[in-house]
Amino acid sequence: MAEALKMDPDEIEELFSDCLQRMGLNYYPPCPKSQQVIGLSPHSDAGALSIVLQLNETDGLQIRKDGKWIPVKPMPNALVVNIGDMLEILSNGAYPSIEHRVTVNPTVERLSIVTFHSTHPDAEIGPALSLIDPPHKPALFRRETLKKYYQNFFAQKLNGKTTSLDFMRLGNGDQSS
Ligand SMILES: O=C(O)CCC(=O)C(=O)O
Ligand SMILES: [Fe+2]
Repeated sequence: MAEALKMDPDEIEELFSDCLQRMGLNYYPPCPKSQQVIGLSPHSDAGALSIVLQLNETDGLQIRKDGKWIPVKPMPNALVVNIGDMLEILSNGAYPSIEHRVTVNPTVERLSIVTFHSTHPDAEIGPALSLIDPPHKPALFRRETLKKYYQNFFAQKLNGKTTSLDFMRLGNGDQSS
């Protein structure tokens, strides 16, 4: 991705050496009223990349594309790689994060394992400096410490693709990086 974006490789190396990795185990019990509940509310992940293993091959994960929810069919031994908000910010919008949700099944349980990959703990989050060249290529997001970025994320309810990005987005006329 860094190569495709023509990013300075040192910049990405510095951000992701000794990076933070968090692992989540999700259990979605069967629910007879599956149409009336949601397993996991719509959201985009806060980290850079998430790797998902749909463990017992039960349907449920869906991504939002052009306003429609598209199922991500579990495939044996296949991993799903999701782009998170941190990569959207880092790429200054070139790689948008993916909004997703999980539905529940009326009769079958569902299990998944996710690993979330972020920058190293002392990093500052913001558009890669090698991608910013105002006024032609202005920064779309501001800079913030990883700590404050996650404090904001975990203080909010999952509510579509807004949780981390709105906190970081620069308003019109405020293009400083
Ligand atoms: O259960 C899944 O397939 C995805 C879970 C997820 O999106 C998350 O934990 O952030
Ligand atoms: Fe997620």
